[in-house]
Amino acid sequence: MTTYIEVEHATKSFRMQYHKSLKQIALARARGMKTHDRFAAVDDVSFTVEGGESIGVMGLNGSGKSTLLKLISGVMVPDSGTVLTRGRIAGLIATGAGFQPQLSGRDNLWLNAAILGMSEAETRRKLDDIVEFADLGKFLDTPVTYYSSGMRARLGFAVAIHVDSDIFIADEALAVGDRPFKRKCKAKMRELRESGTTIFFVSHAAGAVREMCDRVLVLEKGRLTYDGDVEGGIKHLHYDEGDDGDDDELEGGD
Ligand SMILES: Nc1ncnc2c1ncn2[C@@H]1O[C@H](COP(=O)(O)OP(=O)(O)OP(=O)(O)O)[C@@H](O)[C@H]1O
Repeated sequence: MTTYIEVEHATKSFRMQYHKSLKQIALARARGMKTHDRFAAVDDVSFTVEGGESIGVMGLNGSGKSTLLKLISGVMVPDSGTVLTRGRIAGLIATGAGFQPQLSGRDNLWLNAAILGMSEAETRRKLDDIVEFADLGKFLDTPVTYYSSGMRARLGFAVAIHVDSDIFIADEALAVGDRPFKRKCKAKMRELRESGTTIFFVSHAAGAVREMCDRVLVLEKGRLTYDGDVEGGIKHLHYDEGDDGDDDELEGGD
């Protein structure tokens, strides 16, 4: 087995500003109050991932999942510790990240493909498949600024999933897609998994994680509190208790 991701004691902190205006800051300082704080969104996290593993990243809102994926994809660098990856990484972290709102969907498709490392020839070869997958109809030639969040996710995901990557990252983007689109994404991600691509999948949906993943990482307030099999991870989060039936991410009737 080859190690594809090695995260060692990675920490990423952000500054939390309590006041907006200079006046408020000056007043707070005069009163001896704190004007800002730092907190670790990812706190001393370590794990390794072998090629072909499919990892579900779970945790409550704000627990650091997206930040961790940004460290893995290289969008952010850790303040301390190391994050090493092997091969090409593709995926969608924030819906429509990297889109130029004034450009059409088609132009953004080319731009996004280039950002993800696809050559012009590769993009040309895959263009029809990407367009078909996004299924935006005439909106493909409309500026992205008029797109709904679901439409942005469709375009971004369509490009990302067609990159020949070693590591594929899927964050919340899938949560905004409609049911037929999620079904299509699920099938495509299954194909990637079968072809040996390492997958990182952020989800709050226990059912989807059960279906797509063979290992779960749980983050709590930035710390990795669980790393193991899927059932154990879901139990750790108590996500199965008091289920309100809203667990259909990527699932449904196919
Ligand atoms: N660029 C940033 N600047 C300041 N704080 C940030 C930044 N990015 C994230 N945070 C903060 O870091 C914490 C972790 O955020 P993150 O988006 O990683 O959580 P998450 O687990 O993905 O949450 P969710 O499930 O809601 O998507 C949050 O408190 C968030 O407000």
